[in-house]
This record gives sequence, structure tokens and C-alpha cells, in this order.
Amino acid sequence: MAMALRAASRVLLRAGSRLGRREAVDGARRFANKRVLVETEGAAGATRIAVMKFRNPPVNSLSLDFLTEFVISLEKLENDKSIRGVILTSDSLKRGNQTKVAATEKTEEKRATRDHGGRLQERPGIFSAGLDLLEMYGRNPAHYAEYWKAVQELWLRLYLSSLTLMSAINGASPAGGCLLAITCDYRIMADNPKYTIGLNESLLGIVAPFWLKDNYVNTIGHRAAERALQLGTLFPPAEALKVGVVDEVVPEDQVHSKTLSVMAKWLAIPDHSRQLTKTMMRKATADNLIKQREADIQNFASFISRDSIQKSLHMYLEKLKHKKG
Ligand SMILES: CCCCCCCCCCCCC/C=C/C(=O)SCCNC(=O)CCNC(=O)[C@H](O)C(C)(C)COP(=O)(O)OP(=O)(O)OC[C@H]1O[C@@H](n2cnc3c(N)ncnc32)[C@H](O)[C@@H]1OP(=O)(O)O
Repeated sequence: MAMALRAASRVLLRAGSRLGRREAVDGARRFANKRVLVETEGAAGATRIAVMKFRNPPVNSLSLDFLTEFVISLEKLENDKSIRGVILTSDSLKRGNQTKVAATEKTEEKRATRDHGGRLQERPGIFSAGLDLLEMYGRNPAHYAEYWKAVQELWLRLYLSSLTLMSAINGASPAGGCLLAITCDYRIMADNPKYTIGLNESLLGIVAPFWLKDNYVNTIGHRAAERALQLGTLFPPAEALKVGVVDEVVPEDQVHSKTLSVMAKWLAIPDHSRQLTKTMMRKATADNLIKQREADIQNFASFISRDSIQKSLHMYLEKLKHKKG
């Protein structure tokens, strides 16, 4: 398993440097590639935590490029012995198809956009819109296989990470967005009813893979997962808390500070005992995928290539495109 992960990571690292994606390195405190910004907090020499900010506009979808850059960044953090905790969150996104508010306007208005009548329109934040539908639609089986391998890799890396992982969910988090969150050790969500979280695959005419289903069952229990998966339920914050998809809901402007303070409590636990406990809880679920990765890739490639599934995805994409009109 470790060898397989190391080999896959070497491939990803080679791909990353070939594409020249690393844009800026500022000592050990901040590094970025195009789609993931990593900032570290804490004094040099002491335990530090890192914040991984997604910035893949317009909706932080998990494109192949994003997945590659994410895994490279995570690996760098895993290899940095001063880092013990990582927070996953979204960088604030600005959508390209609306007029951006002038920088001179008040701070709260800067985060808004204007509608066609020129009125300020508050847009919901987005943690991640999940897997990139354009990676799963209209491509060939080889592409689907490559994409799915990268999705598996992301899940395995996160689910088995020895770091303490927390998600600061500052926006909508459907499907693959929820995947990112539920691999974490702790989830804190902004109290904004416009934000929802859950595995909504069934609404798209697709099915969550067994390992994501297992992760969901481990998080919210079998009965709740059975119902939520069939209905494709996207929970607003209060319901997400009630069912256990998230651990805490806090006012939007406190998500980051609250996550930092919970992280401090987790980091007070000795690493070795916490890590061994985490492995004990998660290994069997991860092993289920590890022992049949190749078969899972083939299943995905043939499932997603079906005419009926492509048709469902087409209809869903059209629905997204026309919902504004
Ligand atoms: C027999 C069994 C065998 C099983 C074998 C296994 C099979 C496995 C099958 C595969 C299962 C995989 C698991 C899938 C996981 C997923 O993650 S699928 C993706 C699910 N995501 C969604 O449903 C979210 C869709 N998006 C939205 O709801 C909204 O966009 C939003 C995130 C709430 C944001 O809304 P808003 O701010 O209003 O922005 P929009 O205008 O809607 O979007 C802006 C543009 O972005 C495009 N877009 C949105 N989401 C995605 C996406 N996920 N991928 C790619 N592109 C996306 C959207 O179309 C807009 O585009 P333009 O119109 O061109 O601007």
C-alpha cells in the first residue's frame, strides 16, 4: 500500500513539475500552485498547522488538474515534520460571468456581485461543487480511467492521512465536496442556510462508489446513509449537524477561528496514539478499495461510458446551465 502510494505520488510529482504549475514559494510559510494555496500558521520550529485553500473557479470542482495539485500539496505537508494539522477550506471565489463590484466599495459588498439590473446580489460561497462533471462527460474510457484513479488517490490520501485534518466548510459542498469533508477528522460548517452538504449523486443519475458510501456510513450511520444516499439529500447546516455530516455549525465569520481552536485541542493529543487510533478505525474501509482499485477503475469507466449515464449527465449539465435563465 505504502509503495503503491509512493509510486503514484512520484508520477503526480513528475506531472506537476513538467507542467510547471508551482507559481510561488515564500519560505516554508506559503506555497501555491495554480489551484491550491497553502498557508502555514505558527512559529518556525514549533508545531505548525497548514490551511489548504481551494481556488479553482468558478466552483472549485475537482478537475484532474486540481486533484493532481491537491495531492502534491498534501504530500509536501505530510513530509514536513513541523506540520501536524491541516485545514481544508475554500478560497473566496469570484465568478467570471457577473460584474465584479468595484474595489472601492465597502468590504461586505466586495464579496457580492451585481445582477443584470446593476443591483448587488449576494452569491452563495462554494466549498467545492464536487467532481468535475466535464471530466466525466463526453470523454473516452482512457480518460475516465485516468480521472477515476486520481479521484481514488485523493480519497485514499485524505482518508489515511496521518495528519489531523479538519474542514472549514465555507460554502456549498455537494457530492465530491462532501467527500473532501467526510475524509477529515472534524468538520465545521458556516451557519448559512444557502450552503448545503451531502452526497447527491442519485439526483444526477449516478451512484456513489462503494468506498465513498462506506465513508458516509462510518460518518452518519447505516440507516441515515441509506436514506440520504437514495434521496441524494443535500443538508442545510442545522440538518447536517443533526444527522452528523458535520460536527459543528458556527457563524460564518467564525469558521476559521473556531477551526483553529478545535485544532489546538486535537494537537494536544500525542501524535502516535492518535494516529494509531485513526488507522485502527479506518484501515479496513480503505483496504476494501486498495485491494480492488483496478476493478473499481474499470467499473467506473464502463459505468460512466454508458449511453444512459452520459444522457443523465448531459441533462444535469443543461439544467445547471439554464437554471439562471
Ligand atoms: C451499478 C453500479 C456501478 C457503480 C460503479 C461506480 C460508478 C461511480 C459513478 C460516479 C460517481 C461519482 C461520484 C460523483 C461525485 C460528484 O461529485 S458529481 C458532481 C456533483 N456536483 C453537483 O451536483 C454540484 C452541481 N453544481 C451546483 O449545484 C452549483 O453549481 C453550485 C455548486 C451550488 C454553485 O451554484 P452557483 O453559484 O449558482 O453557480 P452555477 O451557475 O450553478 O455554476 C457556475 C458554473 O460552474 C459549472 N459547474 C457547476 N458544478 C460543476 C461541476 N461539479 N463540474 C463542472 N462544472 C460545474 C456550471 O455548469 C456553471 O457553468 P456555466 O454555465 O458554464 O457558467
